[in-house]
Amino acid sequence: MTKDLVGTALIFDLDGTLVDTAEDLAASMNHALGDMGFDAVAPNEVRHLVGHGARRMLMRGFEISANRDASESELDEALERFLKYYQENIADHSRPFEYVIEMIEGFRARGAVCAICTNKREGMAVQLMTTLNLDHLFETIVGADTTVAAKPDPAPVSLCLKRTGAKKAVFIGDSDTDIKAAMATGLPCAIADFGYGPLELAGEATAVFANYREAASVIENLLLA
Ligand SMILES: O=C(O)COP(=O)(O)O
Ligand SMILES: [Mg+2]
Repeated sequence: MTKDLVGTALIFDLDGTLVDTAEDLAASMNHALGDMGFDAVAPNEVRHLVGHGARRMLMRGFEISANRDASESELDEALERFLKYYQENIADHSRPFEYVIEMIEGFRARGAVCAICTNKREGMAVQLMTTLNLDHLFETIVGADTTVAAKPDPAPVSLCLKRTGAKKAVFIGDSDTDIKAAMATGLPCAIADFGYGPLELAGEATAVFANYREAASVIENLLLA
């Protein structure tokens, strides 16, 4: 295999892009809500609450369940209960999306490096990838608490670039937050339309793909351009 992609990087968002985590996130959120005496939120609704970190997801879940805003102390309690349960059940159902690992292995064989840039806390992201036995594929994992600000701020994306040492990179994500973060860093972005969204800015993305077989050629073209 020719190492024609040395000096390039693929920077992945995590939830909804690399791994389908919605079911475990929903179960953990509903566990916290249930413990506090509130109704569960339908897992399909929880998908769309992911992408801005656990606290924001719980805040929105609370609004749906209780039909009112959560107080700061209720949110603190929900977050504590959520994190405890999630840490113990982080990969009960979470699995990488179809063909993404094969795609990553193919790019790595050609000399590209991969990184994760997520709005999960760094510790949670590392735990998830380690539990799935996928951590060895990534040069670095940057979370919402790794740099001064979370996506859509460019800081975490810039840190991924710095740590990979790449001259050329593509950001791969599933939401407007990812599109904004990639644009703010000056990177092209390829967006998974099967992720958690929202995708109101899809028109600003460099490319939108429907599965990772399609994504592979889109990303290859962007890295070789
Ligand atoms: O909201 C989260 O917890 C993380 O979401 P992300 O991996 O899509 O950035
Ligand atoms: Mg995402």
